[in-house]
Amino acid sequence: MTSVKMLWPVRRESEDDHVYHEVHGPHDHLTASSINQGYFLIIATHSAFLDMIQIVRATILKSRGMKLKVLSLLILTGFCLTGLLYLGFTSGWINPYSQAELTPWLAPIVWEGTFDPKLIDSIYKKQNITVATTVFALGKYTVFLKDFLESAERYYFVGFRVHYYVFTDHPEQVPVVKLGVERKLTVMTVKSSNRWQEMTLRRMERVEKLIESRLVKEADYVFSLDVDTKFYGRWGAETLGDLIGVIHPGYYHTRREQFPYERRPESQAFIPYSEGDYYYCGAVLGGKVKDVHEVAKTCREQLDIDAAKSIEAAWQEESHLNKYLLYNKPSKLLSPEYMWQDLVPQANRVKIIRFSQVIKNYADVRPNP
Ligand SMILES: CC(=O)N[C@H]1[C@@H](OP(=O)(O)OP(=O)(O)OC[C@H]2O[C@@H](n3ccc(=O)[nH]c3=O)[C@H](O)[C@@H]2O)O[C@H](CO)[C@H](O)[C@@H]1O
Ligand SMILES: [Mn+2]
Repeated sequence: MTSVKMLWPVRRESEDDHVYHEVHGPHDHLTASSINQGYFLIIATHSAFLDMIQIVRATILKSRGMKLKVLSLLILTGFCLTGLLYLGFTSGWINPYSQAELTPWLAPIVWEGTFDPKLIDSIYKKQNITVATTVFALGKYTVFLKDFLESAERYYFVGFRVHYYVFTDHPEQVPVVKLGVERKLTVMTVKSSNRWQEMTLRRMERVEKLIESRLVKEADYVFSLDVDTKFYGRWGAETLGDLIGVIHPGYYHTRREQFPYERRPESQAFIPYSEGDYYYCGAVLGGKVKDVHEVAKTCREQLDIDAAKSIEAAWQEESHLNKYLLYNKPSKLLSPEYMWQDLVPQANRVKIIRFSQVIKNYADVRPNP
């Protein structure tokens, strides 16, 4: 199925939007800041509208010709439409989306300013944890490894015990990167595939098996991350929790009906238009080893059922992950600060970009369209 993810308009948001600590979801409730903004805009538009009517009435009364009346009406319609468009883009009341720092099931959504980095690191340091990190670089994707690893050494769980597991079909192409103390890297040689879709969705199965064979003994938390990425800012212990979901940067202010979920009931990843909390990105899968195992195993099983029916969900394992997280709510969400896209300008709400998808030429790096 060909499905196109949209690029999103960069919204202007008032600074006041950030001071509210809200307990609302993006769909079921109005938020305090958006209601204020909505009232203000309605009053402003209403008075501008009344003024316009007066001006146009005066013009119509003065003019004798039919043409001028039509022209005046057209101008009036134009103003109204522009006003509505403006409202649509700026008002959270008409275009509701979440600025929330809590989900409707009271899981925190991590944004800059919601945590104390030193304090949160010190709490987890005491627990002497190991963070396993899987990353897949098959085919030509090995080109992304150097930047990924070097930037991770600079920003990712600095001061913690991190064990990278690099899955690749080209072990000789894994770059030598100087790792910090207590950090190590294991290369896992795997067979390639001739379809990129297969490479991305097979990650679920490989993570499932790695957890069973090693991580249950070797780690406390695990993150599986896309390799065509780079860290630009801190990613630390604030991201730890039982089950983590990252809000996709393209859909954090989108209505659920517009999420690119799998919509065909034949697929195990099917989600009806009336359901959905957030659109989570497939580039990050994380949490406690046991919880991530459950996600990976379930998604692998669902992917297998689909494959037996020759159906592939719109966004492969990302669609299955979204289905899983809808019915097994994550205990913590990471804001789009934790998964941005270099291609897209920084939005006002996003104070810091910590991790981002680099720009790639799909035709150059993927084995098939
Ligand atoms: C930001 C984000 O949420 N990205 C997701 C999105 O598109 P993306 O465009 O980010 O997908 P992608 O091409 O980066 O593929 C996902 C990952 O699979 C691996 N890979 C892929 C192809 C290949 O030839 N070799 C290889 O190693 C690699 O680790 C890569 O990072 O949708 C994909 C599924 O359709 C995945 O869910 C991605 O995580
Ligand atoms: Mn990617």
